[in-house]
Amino acid sequence: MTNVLLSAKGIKIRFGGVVAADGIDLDVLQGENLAIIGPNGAGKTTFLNISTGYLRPQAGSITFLGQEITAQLPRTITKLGIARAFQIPQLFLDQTVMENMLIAAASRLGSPSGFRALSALPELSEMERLLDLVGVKLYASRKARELPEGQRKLVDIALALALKPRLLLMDEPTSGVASAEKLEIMDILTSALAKEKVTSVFVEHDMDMVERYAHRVAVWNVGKIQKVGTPAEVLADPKVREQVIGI
Ligand SMILES: Nc1ncnc2c1ncn2[C@@H]1O[C@H](COP(=O)(O)OP(=O)(O)OP(=O)(O)O)[C@@H](O)[C@H]1O
Repeated sequence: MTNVLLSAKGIKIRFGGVVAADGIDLDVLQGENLAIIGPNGAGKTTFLNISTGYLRPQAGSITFLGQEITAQLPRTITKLGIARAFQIPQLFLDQTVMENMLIAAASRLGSPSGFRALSALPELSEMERLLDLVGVKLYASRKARELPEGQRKLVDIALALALKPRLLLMDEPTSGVASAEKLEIMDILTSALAKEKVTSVFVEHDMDMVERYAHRVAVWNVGKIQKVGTPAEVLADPKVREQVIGI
């Protein structure tokens, strides 16, 4: 299939007696926002860790744009086009927002003289464009620690976009954010992804977010994928409702 961006086949990993992946098969399609849902400990984050090279599976393989990435180092996988945003934004809190962006750009470009050398280059205007895209350009010269949580999440997304990914993997993009702000962040996030033509996979516990923002949903349960489908299909499934959502 030509529209498959990332393809996982037969992924297995166990930690002692805990089976965190037990034969995971999943295709992520170009341009989609795929939500991963499932109970605590089902293996959702483990899948993201394997896809980014932070964990090596004991069996199975992952290809990205047809290329084997299973045994690659995290930085190699980032260079190939997979970025990650975390539940807790990974910002340098004592650097300004723009400095954080330039550090990300420097890591993408492998700049030997560090991020300060980039501040005079066209890279600066590109980083401004990305901050503008997620609505946080006005904070560019503020230290990251001065920003409220919701704005830090948006900066974290801009940082991930600074790596110029084809695929962005996210662990609960709106966790820790007040409900009223969640929709705003997800609106900004999904429109930025669409504009930049970035595919996404996001772990989510809030079914309202899944229903509104996912094109497809994969349901994890005890290291296996229980079901894949549209949000409507998945959320209407009695087994998923009982075993995964708990209603
Ligand atoms: N590096 C590790 N070493 C040992 N056990 C691990 C490791 N990573 C994950 N596990 C275990 O594997 C299981 C799956 O963990 P994982 O974090 O992938 O679940 P999850 O579905 O993301 O859960 P949550 O929704 O709570 O974040 C858990 O029992 C966890 O304790």
